[in-house]
Amino acid sequence: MKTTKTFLQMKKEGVPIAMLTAYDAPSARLAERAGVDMILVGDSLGMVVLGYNSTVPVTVDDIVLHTKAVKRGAPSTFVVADLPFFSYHTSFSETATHVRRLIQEAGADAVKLEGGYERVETVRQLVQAGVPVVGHVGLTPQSVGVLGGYRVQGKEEDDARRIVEEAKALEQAGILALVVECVPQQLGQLLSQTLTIPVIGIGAGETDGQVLVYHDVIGYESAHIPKFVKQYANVSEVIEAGLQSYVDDVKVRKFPEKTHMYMTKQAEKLSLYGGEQK
Ligand SMILES: Nc1nc(=O)c2c([nH]1)NC[C@@H]1CN(c3ccc(C(=O)N[C@@H](CCC(=O)O)C(=O)O)cc3)CN21
Ligand SMILES: CC(C)C(=O)C(=O)O
Ligand SMILES: [Mg+2]
Repeated sequence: MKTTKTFLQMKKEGVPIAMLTAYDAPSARLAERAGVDMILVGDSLGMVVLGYNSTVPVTVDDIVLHTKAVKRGAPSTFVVADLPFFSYHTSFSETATHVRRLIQEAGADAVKLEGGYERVETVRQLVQAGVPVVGHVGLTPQSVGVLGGYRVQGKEEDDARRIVEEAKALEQAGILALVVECVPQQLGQLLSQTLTIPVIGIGAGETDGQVLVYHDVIGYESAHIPKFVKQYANVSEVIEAGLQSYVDDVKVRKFPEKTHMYMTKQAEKLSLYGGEQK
């Protein structure tokens, strides 16, 4: 399995890192088979799987359940679990309880948390305790209520400068990689050049790696598609056609056919069947 060391080496050699979210065993199995370097059990789970309209309602229990499923599907892939809203903000002991569940109980290889300066101390404590941590700056969806929507971040020079300084502080605190979301291409490039650790972008231009949401990549009922998404398949179309055929067949009794049925030779002897078997 690839490790923190592998990812550092990939950055050094200029080999791009392909990261993708996944939330269940079959999708994780396909991601592993496709050669995804790193799977993220993102709290985007709340939006693309659970039907919420933000990531805020997602709980540690949700991430634990789905990380377990992903690990079963992709046992040989490095799996990062998102720490959800308000699960790492109140005290280190509460944070530690949640991180322990994701790593020990669910089998995550690392955890990811959103934020800059305000998260540096937590990152340091976790790394000192032996926990691999991924950072996340730029657009941080758990703060959607404060940010007032999903907007490009770091457009102004002072914001961009702050994000670079926060990224450096997080690197100093020991993160193994940094996710940068929804920032101008120039900032993504600058961060990749400035940091020694891999910068994994989503809507951040050409960075050391890329990450996208599974459902966006395969075109599976993701309601709002941000500009940074490239849709590589249209799975909704395939599923819809399949489901429509199933319903149609049931309605005209084309399904089930003989091959889908169980027969018994004793049928005639059993009064239960009334001797009218086909
Ligand atoms: N399906 C899905 N894909 C994602 O990438 C994703 C989620 N869900 N949920 C959690 C967060 C939320 N994300 C989002 C959501 C919306 C935009 C968006 O609409 N951005 C505007 C930018 C407008 C601007 O400021 O110029 C866009 O038009 O792309 C961006 C990131 C990324 N994450
Ligand atoms: C969009 C990625 C980076 C994420 O945090 C998620 O999927 O939750
Ligand atoms: Mg997330």
